[in-house]
Amino acid sequence: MRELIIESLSKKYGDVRVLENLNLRYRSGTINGIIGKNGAGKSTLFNCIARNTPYRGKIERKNIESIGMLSANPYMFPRITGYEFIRFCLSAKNRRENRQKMLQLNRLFELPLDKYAENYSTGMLKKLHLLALFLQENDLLLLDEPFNGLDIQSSAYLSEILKQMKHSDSLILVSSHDISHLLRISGTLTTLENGSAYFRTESLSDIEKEFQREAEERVKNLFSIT
Ligand SMILES: Nc1ncnc2c1ncn2[C@@H]1O[C@H](COP(=O)(O)OP(=O)(O)OP(=O)(O)O)[C@@H](O)[C@H]1O
Repeated sequence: MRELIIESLSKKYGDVRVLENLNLRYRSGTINGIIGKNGAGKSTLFNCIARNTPYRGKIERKNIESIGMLSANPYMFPRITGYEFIRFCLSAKNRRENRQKMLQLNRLFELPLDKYAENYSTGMLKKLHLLALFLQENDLLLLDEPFNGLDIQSSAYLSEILKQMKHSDSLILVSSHDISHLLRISGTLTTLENGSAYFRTESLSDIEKEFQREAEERVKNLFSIT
C-alpha cells in the first residue's frame, strides 16, 4: 500500500498565505478528488507534494518513489512528435518502452503520434501528457484538471482508466472543477478553502445542490440591488 501523509503543511508566496497547517492522509486503492474555488491552492498543494516548490511542514511519501504530475497548463515542445515525447518521458523515468500498451491506450485517445505537437489541439495535448504519464507507471499520480479540454468520450475513457489504475496500487489525486465527473470516480473528496482543507462526506446531489443554492441566492441578490 502507498500512502501520503501530510502534516502541518503551510505554503506562502511572499506574504500571501495559500495553505495553512494542512493535515491530510491519502492511500492507494481509491481515487482522491480535490475541489476548491479558483485560487484555493489545489495546484500549490500538488506542487508541494511533487517537491516542485518549497513548503513548511512534513509530507511523508510511503512506498512512493516515482511521482507523475499533470499540470493544469502543461508545457509542450512544438517540434517534437507525440511518439518522441512519450519516449522522452519514458527515458526521463528510466522506463522501457511498451509499444503494445502505448498502442492499446492510444486506441482510446486516437492521437496522431507521428505528427508534431504543434499540430495538436488543446485536448490532444492533454491526452498526450496523460498517455505519457500512464505509460510511466508512477507510484503517485497528481492530475491537475485532467478533464479540462477533453471531449466527452475521452473524459469517459479517462475516468475508466483511472478506475482501473486504482486497483494497481497507484495513489491517485485528481483536482477538478467538474464535480459530477469527479464524484463519480472518487472514493474521497477534499475541499480546499481559505487555506484549510477538509474531507467531504455528502453525496454528489447534496454537494451540487449546495453550490446551486449559493449561486442562485448570490446572483438573485446582486440583480435585486442593481
Ligand atoms: N508562483 C506563484 N507565485 C505567487 N503566487 C502564486 C504562485 N502560484 C500560485 N500563486 C497564488 O497562490 C494562490 C493559489 O493558486 P493555485 O494555482 O494553487 O490555485 P488553484 O486552486 O489551483 O486555482 P485554479 O482552480 O484557478 O487553478 C493564488 O492566489 C495564486 O495567485
